[in-house]
Amino acid sequence: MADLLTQDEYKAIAAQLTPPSMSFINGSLRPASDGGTIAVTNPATGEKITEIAACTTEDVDYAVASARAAFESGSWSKMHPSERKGILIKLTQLIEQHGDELAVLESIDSGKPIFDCVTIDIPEVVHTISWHAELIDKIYDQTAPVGSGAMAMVVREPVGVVGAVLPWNFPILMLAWKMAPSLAAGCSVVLKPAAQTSLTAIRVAELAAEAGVPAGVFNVVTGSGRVVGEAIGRHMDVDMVTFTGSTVTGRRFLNYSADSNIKEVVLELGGKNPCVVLDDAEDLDTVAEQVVAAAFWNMGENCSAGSRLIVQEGVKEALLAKIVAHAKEWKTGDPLDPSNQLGALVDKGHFDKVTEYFDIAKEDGHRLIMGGESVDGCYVLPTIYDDVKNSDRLAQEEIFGPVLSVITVSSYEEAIAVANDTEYGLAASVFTANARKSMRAAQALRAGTVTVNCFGEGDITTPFGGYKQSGFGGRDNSIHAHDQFTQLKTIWVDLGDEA
Ligand SMILES: NC(=O)C1=CN([C@@H]2O[C@H](COP(=O)(O)OP(=O)(O)OC[C@H]3O[C@@H](n4cnc5c(N)ncnc54)[C@H](O)[C@@H]3O)[C@@H](O)[C@H]2O)C=CC1
Ligand code: BAL
Repeated sequence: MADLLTQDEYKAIAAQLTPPSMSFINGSLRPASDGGTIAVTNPATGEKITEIAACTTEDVDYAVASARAAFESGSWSKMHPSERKGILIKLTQLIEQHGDELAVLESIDSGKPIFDCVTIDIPEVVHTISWHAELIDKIYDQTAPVGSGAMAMVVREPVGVVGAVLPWNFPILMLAWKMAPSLAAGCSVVLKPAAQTSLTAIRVAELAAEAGVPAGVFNVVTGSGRVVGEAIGRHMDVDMVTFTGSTVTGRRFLNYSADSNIKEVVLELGGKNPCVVLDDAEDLDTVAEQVVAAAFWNMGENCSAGSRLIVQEGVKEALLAKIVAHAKEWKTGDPLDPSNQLGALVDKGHFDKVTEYFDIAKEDGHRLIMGGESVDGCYVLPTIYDDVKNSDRLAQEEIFGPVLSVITVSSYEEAIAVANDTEYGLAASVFTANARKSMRAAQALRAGTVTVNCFGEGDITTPFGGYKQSGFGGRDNSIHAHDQFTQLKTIWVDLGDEA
């Protein structure tokens, strides 16, 4: 695990930072074409950190033209694989060297706890980029079985110019999930971070240039979704969009594509993920620990958060007591204090949305077991409601905050039916000591990732993405992520008659 500094040391780093403010296009920092800016605020303190460029459609046009020119020039797309790999490995070294700076920047920008930024996000970014970099010179193309009169090669080519549109909940990690495989595949990228959390993306773009990524290959265009996101989605010269965020906005990208150049669209969207705990679950302490992590990690601002506990009645009371005990250990407070597990929500607007569910819960008659409180500075305490029916709003809507709904069931069959009764299908967990039942559940749960006797998202080697309205078109992570930034070409060679 990375070494942690003290709260005072992190505060000192924050005080010394010069937060980035401009977009990074064609190898240089640039203001918006019309000089527009968006204020960036630390959600924990309410203090303004900086202003970022509110880029325009002209800026997107310039970024896409730069990405296209770089792609066609072959400066990256045709670079020798070992050289491309070397540059991405150099980037990981620079990210590690600047690890504390990036972690602090991420924490003050997003409200995420520094503990997570230092021990999870930055190491995962390094691991993701190095894993995809290592893949570059280990993938082979194929030949098809077409007989001796011809040779048919099936080769993968980079898809071209990729638009990547990011959410605010894991800003630098989602950047790595999109940037690493697309650059490894040889594409050029125009990336739009969320307006709330753009700072680490700009710094990574600077570090990528320092590592040797040629100008125009990796561009960061900051600004609003309505302007920059939509311009990327509708652009006639963007070959593919990869998006993580809400289902509402994901749907827009499908429309943008249909209305423009039928660009490929890969969507990683919302979730209302079930943690199913059956009567025969073993080691309730560990189960409780996992349920708490599923619900409250990253303040519940997580597409795969286990926000519905579907528990069989025989184990419910014992489990709830342990869940409450574990949840009380999760301290909420200053994100720069490394002893806190929960920081601030990303901004006041989102804080208002999450805390509205406290009123909804009251109106719907749910029983508050713990939390239900907020604190100035966009803090929301870990909250658990019992007596929730799966048809209730708390169980159906993505709250994206630290709010766990408890739904009681009487049988395995009911548990699976309730778990699947959602428009989403991103992740699911099942806890049982019965191996056959666990595998039957894993087959029956309609979700892109099912974890057994644990909560998690897999790792870089396993694909991540959703069934139903949680996803479309592909997967993040693993070799499948690499493949989705390529397209297949058949090259058929007639070999003539045998000489
Ligand atoms: N699946 C996930 O990981 C995420 C889910 N969400 C969910 O979405 C809810 C709303 O959060 P938002 O920040 O509004 O998410 P969003 O999906 O609107 O934002 C994600 C990205 O899309 C961009 N965007 C927004 N509107 C756009 C448009 N019309 N055209 C093109 N791009 C656009 C944003 O600027 C941002 O970069 C959250 O409360 C949460 O429930 C939010 C972020 C991540
Ligand atoms: N948890 C990684 C993906 C996401 O929350 O958007």
